[in-house]
Amino acid sequence: MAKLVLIRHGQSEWNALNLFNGWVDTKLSEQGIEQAKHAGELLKAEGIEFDQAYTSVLTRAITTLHYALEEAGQLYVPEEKSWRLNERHYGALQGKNKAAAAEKYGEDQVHIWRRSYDVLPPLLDNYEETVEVEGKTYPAFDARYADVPYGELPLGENLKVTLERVLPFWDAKIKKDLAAGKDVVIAAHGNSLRALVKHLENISDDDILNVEIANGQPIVYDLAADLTINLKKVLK
Ligand SMILES: O=C(O)[C@@H](CO)OP(=O)(O)O
Repeated sequence: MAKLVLIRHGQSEWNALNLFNGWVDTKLSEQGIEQAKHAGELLKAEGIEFDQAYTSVLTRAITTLHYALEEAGQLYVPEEKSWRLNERHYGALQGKNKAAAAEKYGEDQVHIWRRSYDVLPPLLDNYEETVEVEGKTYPAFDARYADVPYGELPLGENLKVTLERVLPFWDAKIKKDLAAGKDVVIAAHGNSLRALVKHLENISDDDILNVEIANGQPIVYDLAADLTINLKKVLK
């Protein structure tokens, strides 16, 4: 029986400011660092010893993984990063304030953009667009995406498109590890993890609207040999 642990990164600086993050490479806030360390303490208390770790290519998920593994005494665990585990790309909403967007477009519209399965956010016009926040410029795409075939990079994603780009990595890597009995941790993002949870738990397109994943609270699945879920618990 393999264990799969999903950890959403700790609070980011832009989560604290209530800004859409998406693929913008924001850092953990002080609170986010504490949440990541606490996640590691919880995993240590749970006694899980990981064989493999996966994370995205975004700093807030990578640092969450490292703080958590260090706290759990398992910083040695092999890790692999993939853009396929990135947060969903929030298109032209990236860097915008969520409350200001709700005032401008209406609460309902913003909720649909944030939580619906198949409604796309407003898209970026091109791959060169940058995001400006408080005098700082964030590139939309940089060298870390150099190996991704040009057409595969998104200009904005809904949860459906996010799931479609997570699944090839899940099938090729993570699922194989689990099937071989390895215990796996994935440190990723609110929406890339919602996509994965939808797939794993077979949640309907409508019901996924109400699924929220908290910062830094590990979700632990005990999986059967056929990867069906025997037990799920959220550590707090
Ligand atoms: O800003 C984001 O990228 C995500 C997660 O932090 O926001 P939301 O919860 O609105 O999907």
